[in-house]
Amino acid sequence: MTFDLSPIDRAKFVAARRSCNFVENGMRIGLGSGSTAAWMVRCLGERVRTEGLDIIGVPTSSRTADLARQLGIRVASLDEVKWLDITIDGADEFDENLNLIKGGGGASLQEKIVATASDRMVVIADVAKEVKALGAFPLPLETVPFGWQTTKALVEETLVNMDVLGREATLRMNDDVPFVTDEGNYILDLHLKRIGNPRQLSLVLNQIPGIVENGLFIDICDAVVIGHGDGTVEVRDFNAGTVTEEQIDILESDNIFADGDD
Ligand SMILES: O=C(CO)[C@H](O)[C@H](O)COP(=O)(O)O
Repeated sequence: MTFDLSPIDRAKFVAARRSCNFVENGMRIGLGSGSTAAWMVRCLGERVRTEGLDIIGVPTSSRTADLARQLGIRVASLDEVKWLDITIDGADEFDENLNLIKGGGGASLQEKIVATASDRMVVIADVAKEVKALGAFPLPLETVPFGWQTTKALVEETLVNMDVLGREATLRMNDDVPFVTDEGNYILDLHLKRIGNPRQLSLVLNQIPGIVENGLFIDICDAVVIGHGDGTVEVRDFNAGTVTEEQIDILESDNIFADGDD
């Protein structure tokens, strides 16, 4: 079987593979969710298996927890570990200040808690996720099911006074029933088109009763690994103040990943 990736999957894979260079023996690592993060978990699992890399992973979703366990990565809860060296996760959008929209996979609440409890957050993303202004991707709001329609109306009313281009909130569905998060909540997706002031919006949304958390990550991420379809990556490290470009080779031995899907 060959490891034949589409350009977008290759971009995700090389970003994920490169991000594993941030991981050292003995680290406690927040394991993100989504397809790019799943590649990262697979690459870490491979290092655990072949190098004996000694790490503890704190997963940000039940799906990531299942994958990490299957791959032999030692898994713990955030309460067991309390603080993490690093979190590596995907994103739906990122801007030049490394502010993010996350939650396309419905896991942004756990992702935000875990990333905030980490010395560093590294985002891994294909180049299409970079935007001038956040907001084309619908902003997820984790919402308590009780009274959600009233909460939705309040959110839409609040958006009238915000610097955004769209104001519609839609309940995320899973076939014919509401999508339910790992925390038992619903998700309202906000179709804002463009967010003028992400920091202010985040603060205002979190004031509305019934909103548990929103998918804006402000001042949380400090490095991004951007993957391209030709196998190159750009690493922007805000802490180190560096930007580097590298070619990541896909090896024959990477065939072990050929069955991966997420
Ligand atoms: O925030 C997330 C899940 O809640 C994901 O990280 C985000 O949706 C990106 O996913 P993918 O890597 O599959 O494009």
